[in-house]
Amino acid sequence: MGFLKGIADKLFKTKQGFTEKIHEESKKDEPITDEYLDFIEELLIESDFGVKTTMKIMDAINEGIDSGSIRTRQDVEIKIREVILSILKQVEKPLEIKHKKFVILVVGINGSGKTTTIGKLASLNTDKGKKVMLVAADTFRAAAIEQLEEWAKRASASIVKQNEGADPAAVAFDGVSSGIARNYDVIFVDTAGRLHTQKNLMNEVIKIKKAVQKAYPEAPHEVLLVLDATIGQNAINQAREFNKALAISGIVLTKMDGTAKGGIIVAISEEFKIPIRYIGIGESLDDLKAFNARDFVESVFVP
Ligand SMILES: Nc1nc2c(ncn2[C@@H]2O[C@H](COP(=O)(O)OP(=O)(O)OP(=O)(O)O)[C@@H](O)[C@H]2O)c(=O)[nH]1
Repeated sequence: MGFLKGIADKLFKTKQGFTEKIHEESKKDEPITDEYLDFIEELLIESDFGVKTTMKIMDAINEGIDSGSIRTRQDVEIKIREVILSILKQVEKPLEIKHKKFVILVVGINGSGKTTTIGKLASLNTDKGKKVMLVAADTFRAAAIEQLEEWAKRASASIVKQNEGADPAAVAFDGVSSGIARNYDVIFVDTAGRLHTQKNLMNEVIKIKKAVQKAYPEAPHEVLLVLDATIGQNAINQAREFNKALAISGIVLTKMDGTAKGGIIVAISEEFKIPIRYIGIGESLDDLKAFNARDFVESVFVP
């Protein structure tokens, strides 16, 4: 219960902006009118569910009305919750670090939360007694390397780095080779933020992935895309382009605490069916939670 409340408190913006509004309208003892259905549809769009997922939810409501299984507004609210849970259940596949020498390549646009997420994950793993290495393949900015060093210190992890401006693919190759040779349990490769529309930078990250594969042919075991939940539908375009370039195996949706439009998680899940591994709900170490569909739904919906 405490765990759930912890998440719910952080997701209060989505609760206020979306589910509480539905609840207020749905608890009224009034019939299901076209205006009421329009209100629901608009709220779904406003909450970043996207057109496709909004239509899926509205279709399920309309089918329920036609078949007689939905008679009241409360039934509508229950149906919305059911459809959202079934979509999110499909992407609830926690990241399992099943063996040693597990290599995780972390990608995403600038400021999405890659380095913070690596820091939090490094800590989670060193806490379990695992030997963790961080590879600073974000060589664009000296500050990025320093930031990763800070996290390495905090998490008691090792770091492999070179100077600012070094070839990121070479850093990735050296770092992963060294981590494998020294038998590390988990190796995280941090990459510079890049827009999915920047062709040369997307080619560069493809090169980084190839360098990781060259260093250890079965790696990367996970290509983690870090997405900022506050940027709305643009996250869908980012996921599409990064997935095309790198075959993303897992997503971390950060800053879920900072948005009233939590529907984006449902839109991404429905569109790509890529596992959501974690959600970020704040800046501190324990603000990264393994994604659980039921916990999420129970946290944002009014009981
Ligand atoms: N509120 C909130 N802030 C977050 C979360 N995750 C990351 N941040 C903040 O987002 C900002 C950017 O995070 P970084 O980890 O530096 O992002 P990055 O993707 O490594 O950035 P670049 O190196 O510029 O590509 C920092 O201020 C983080 O503290 C989250 O879940 N919630």
